[in-house]
Amino acid sequence: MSIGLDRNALAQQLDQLVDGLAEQHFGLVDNFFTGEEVDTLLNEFEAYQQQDEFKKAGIGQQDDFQVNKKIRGDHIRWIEESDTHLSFFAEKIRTLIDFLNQTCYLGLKDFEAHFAVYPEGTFYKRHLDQFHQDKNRQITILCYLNKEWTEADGGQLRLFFPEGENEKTLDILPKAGRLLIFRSDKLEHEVLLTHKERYSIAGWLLDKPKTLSFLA
Ligand SMILES: O=C(O)CCC(=O)C(=O)O
Ligand SMILES: [Fe+2]
Repeated sequence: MSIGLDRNALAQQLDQLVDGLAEQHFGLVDNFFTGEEVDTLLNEFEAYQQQDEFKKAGIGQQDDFQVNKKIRGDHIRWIEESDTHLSFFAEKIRTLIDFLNQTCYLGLKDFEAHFAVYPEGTFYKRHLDQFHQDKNRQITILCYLNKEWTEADGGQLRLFFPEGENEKTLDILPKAGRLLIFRSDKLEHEVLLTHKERYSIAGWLLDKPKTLSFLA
């Protein structure tokens, strides 16, 4: 019974995400991850931090890769198939992939994702997520894990929308359980200066399986 109800709630959230993507270039739902799931993700986060598994995030790929704290200040830890505690996360993201493929004919094959922590006083300057040479990243997904986050804490995700000669912006708080999706090749965004340690999972839905990304 409760699984039936959960499925129904998930179906509604998936509809809401796709409607948003179609109508306003991004989809947002709250409570995509339950309080319990957020706690599990935060526990894993803490365990990886204790094991010193986080690395300073860089920009660019392979030969182009560089760490530049004037551009981004987060530390990341990639999620791997062997992270069995996180199989519920992978399962939900695969449900999202199947739904996007059925409703938007996207032909998504896989995803990659990493935990990210932005220490107090860090940010990520305006950028697009798709690389120039590699179009594998199609859809960006952001899962936020911060309980009791307010405007005063900063760290909003700012989205930029072109409007003729001008542009419009929208700021989104990184609240626990919230999921945001948008086109990785289209929507420029930045993480504003955070005044508190900020936790999230950033991921990308891919055009080709990860293992075939050398074909790009
Ligand atoms: O955490 C966020 O809100 C956005 C992170 C981001 O833009 C990225 O990792 O590419
Ligand atoms: Fe990004």
